[in-house]
Amino acid sequence: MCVEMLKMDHFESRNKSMTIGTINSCIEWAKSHGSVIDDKVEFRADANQGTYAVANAQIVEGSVLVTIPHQLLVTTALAEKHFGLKAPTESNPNALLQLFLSKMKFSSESCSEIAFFQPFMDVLPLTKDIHSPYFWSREELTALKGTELLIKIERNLKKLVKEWFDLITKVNAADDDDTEFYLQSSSNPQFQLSDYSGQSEDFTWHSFTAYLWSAYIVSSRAFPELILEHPDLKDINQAFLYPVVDFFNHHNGQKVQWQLNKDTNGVSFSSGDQIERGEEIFNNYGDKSNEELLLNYGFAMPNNENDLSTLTLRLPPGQLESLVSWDLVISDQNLAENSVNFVLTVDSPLPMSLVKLFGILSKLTSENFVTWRSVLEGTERLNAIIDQKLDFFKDATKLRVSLKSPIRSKSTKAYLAGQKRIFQESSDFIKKFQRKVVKDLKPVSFKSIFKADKPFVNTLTLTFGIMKYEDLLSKGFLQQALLLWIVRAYNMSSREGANLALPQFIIDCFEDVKSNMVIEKDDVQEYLAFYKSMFPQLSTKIPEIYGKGDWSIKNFIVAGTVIDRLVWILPASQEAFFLERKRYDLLS
Ligand SMILES: C[S@@+](CC[C@H](N)C(=O)[O-])C[C@H]1O[C@@H](n2cnc3c(N)ncnc32)[C@H](O)[C@@H]1O
Repeated sequence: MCVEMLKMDHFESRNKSMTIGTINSCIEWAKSHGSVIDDKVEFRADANQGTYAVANAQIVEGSVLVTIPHQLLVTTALAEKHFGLKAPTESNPNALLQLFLSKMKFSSESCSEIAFFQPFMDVLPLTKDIHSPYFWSREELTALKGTELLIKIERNLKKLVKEWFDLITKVNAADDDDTEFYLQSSSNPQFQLSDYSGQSEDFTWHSFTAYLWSAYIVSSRAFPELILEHPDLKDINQAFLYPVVDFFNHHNGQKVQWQLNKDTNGVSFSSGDQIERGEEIFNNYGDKSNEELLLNYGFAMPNNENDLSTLTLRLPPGQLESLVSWDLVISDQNLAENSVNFVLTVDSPLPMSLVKLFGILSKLTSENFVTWRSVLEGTERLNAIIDQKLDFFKDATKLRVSLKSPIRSKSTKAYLAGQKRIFQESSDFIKKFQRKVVKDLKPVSFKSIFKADKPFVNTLTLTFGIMKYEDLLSKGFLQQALLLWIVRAYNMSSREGANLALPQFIIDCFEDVKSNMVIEKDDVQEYLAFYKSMFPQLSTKIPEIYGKGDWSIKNFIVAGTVIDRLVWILPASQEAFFLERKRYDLLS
């Protein structure tokens, strides 16, 4: 616990923006307490980029650039000592560290252990300079309307409010304003946290705004405590603040090393790549998607190779359990109450588990297992959802909302463009998948059947002016032609000596449906208009085909079910295929 409380003008600190002056003071503070910074590292600051570092001479790979002694690190152990409390283990392991940071930055009172870190506190960005959407106004947030990101922001903020209030209650810091804020935010569904956060710098250290700020500081600047090799580390997500090393910006793929030197108890930052004079020296925050970067770091990158999107599907209650019984493998972290998440990336824009899920959802009651037909039909339903997302992001990238700063606009555009790109990849991939299945399975093509069955085509030419397969499409006659041909095929198969090469599975399916189907009045009603438009005229006009065998309406109703069970139409070419009932056998 802090013993001697010092009266300090901490309001000065809270309003201090990062400038080259505060940065130099922080570096001086670090050096005067034993930090070692390579002379080739030059720290700079500007309004757009904040702090960053540039090499003023060539840096060879493996060079140690900065070493900071352990006593300058802001750790959970310090927070525990200050508050005389153990950090929570069951919830966010950084909650106490965050509250400590809020106090260090925003309290008007101080003590020696807090005052010690003041030069470091002075370089941390103020809420007005933070670009994470947690700090956007209600109007700015409309730029993210309809995205998973906005849902996440709302969900995370609610969680954070609870975490904050539990903690300030525990340390006896909550005042009436805090209680009022908590009650309002938890009871009023219209309550918008963005109305309260990020608008002014006038708040107490124990306010929610201060806590939101410190949560952001930890998410955007902290390092994993794993580096410090504590034998009793309770949670791998526990983090610490690392002055000076947190001045480096992020670059995807940059090789870096963070290491504890057990002899000196210093923690060093090394570059794993050679850096030329004048080049920026980067850190690597890990393989982060734009959603993660925007939310936790306040920026996003165009064409981020680590980008991803989440497709959340809400399912009727109970359906999730039945999916598992179809051997659908979905990891627990992607399952929520009555919904399931699928991660789409540029490299894997169409997870096979998603394809299978839609295959399960498209199964007919007569199908006892997931078939290739149900999977292909499922891809169309999936494609409709993906294309809807794609259209949404195509429109959203026009960004009609004006954001407070160019950094926010640029990052939002990068995020939205990234989402659009992933859904475009996903949509393209579905089509590729459909074509590949057709190529590999080689299903029976109705187009080929049609071309080969000249007498049948002639009857359609005579009566409907149809000469070729494409005419079926342009005249909207494909379904009728399929029905007529299936009944013809069945009639031919039951006639001795007919020489039409017929795929046996179609006939088997017809016979199966015919012998098991109970025809209802509604079925007759459905086919009556179509049937009357052709019969009995066809039988009298072309008796050699439509006068032989059974051309009753019942057979057309049966043929309709055969189409449901066997036919799938490739959307790109409108080519109809008969698929033999076979188990879909690609992994999950
Ligand atoms: C650990 S700090 C790095 C130093 C930072 N520039 C500063 O002013 O304190 C992380 C923050 O730097 C900024 N940043 C880091 N890498 C970036 C990048 N590649 N592009 C844009 N901003 C970046 C973001 O604001 C991020 O939250």
